[in-house]
Amino acid sequence: MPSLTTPGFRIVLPRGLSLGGQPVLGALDLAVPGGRTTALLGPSGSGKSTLLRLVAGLLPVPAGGSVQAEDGAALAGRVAYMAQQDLLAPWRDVLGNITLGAHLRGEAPDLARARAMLAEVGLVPADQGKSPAQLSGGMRQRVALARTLMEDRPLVLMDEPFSAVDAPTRHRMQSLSARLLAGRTVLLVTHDPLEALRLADQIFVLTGAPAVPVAVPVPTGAPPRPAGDPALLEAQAALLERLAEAVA
Ligand SMILES: Nc1ncnc2c1ncn2[C@@H]1O[C@H](COP(=O)(O)OP(=O)(O)OP(=O)(O)O)[C@@H](O)[C@H]1O
Repeated sequence: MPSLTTPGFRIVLPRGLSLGGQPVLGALDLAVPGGRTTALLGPSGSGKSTLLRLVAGLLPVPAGGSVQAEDGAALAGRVAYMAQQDLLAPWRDVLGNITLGAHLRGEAPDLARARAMLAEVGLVPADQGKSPAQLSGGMRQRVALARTLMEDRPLVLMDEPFSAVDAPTRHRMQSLSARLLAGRTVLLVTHDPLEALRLADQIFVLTGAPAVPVAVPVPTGAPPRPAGDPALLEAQAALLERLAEAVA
């Protein structure tokens, strides 16, 4: 469980958001509840990563808009961001990547915690000295997840975190992250309807052009929901249809 409080946050864009002069997102007001997982789906180019980058502070909030935590405190310093590419530093070994945040801040890394995190994500001590080039895609994503958890932030943004791995590994990674991220405020971007339906407490599909988030029903039961649950498979079919309709 996170050691910090886990507020929700709200993204308000009264006039939408344009990039390079092109409207990407329409006027929206999206509430992401604290301590829960919200999944964001939508066609390629609909603005999912743009929304995450906005929350991560990597994009300026357009005039008149806001991205605010519900407790009123600044988001800066409370957000961990697991980007679409795992972005491991190729010149640092596995342990060096897990402790990259401390290194960049000029702090002494907590190596004992980093080793514990390595084990949490299912890597073995022999992996800690390997370079990213020696790892499979699944191992790289485990390292990226360990690095995200190492930061121990209450708000976690994940952009297609498990897209590079095979289906069984993805399933294991989903269960693992649901366990390790329980209680945090998670905004998860995914192209995989089943992933959203397994992991999320609420789901939005970015729909239209410029896109706006439209809520879709979520099956009952606490995440991670079993992938073979008939209700989940039925919801998956409905969500696939919604996604097809969402293409502008
Ligand atoms: N810096 C930028 N300047 C101009 N246009 C941009 C910039 N970044 C993204 N875009 C455009 O904004 C739109 C939304 O991009 P974004 O990456 O948010 O989509 P996405 O839904 O995450 O797509 P995907 O599922 O393919 O990752 C795209 O049309 C993209 O080309």
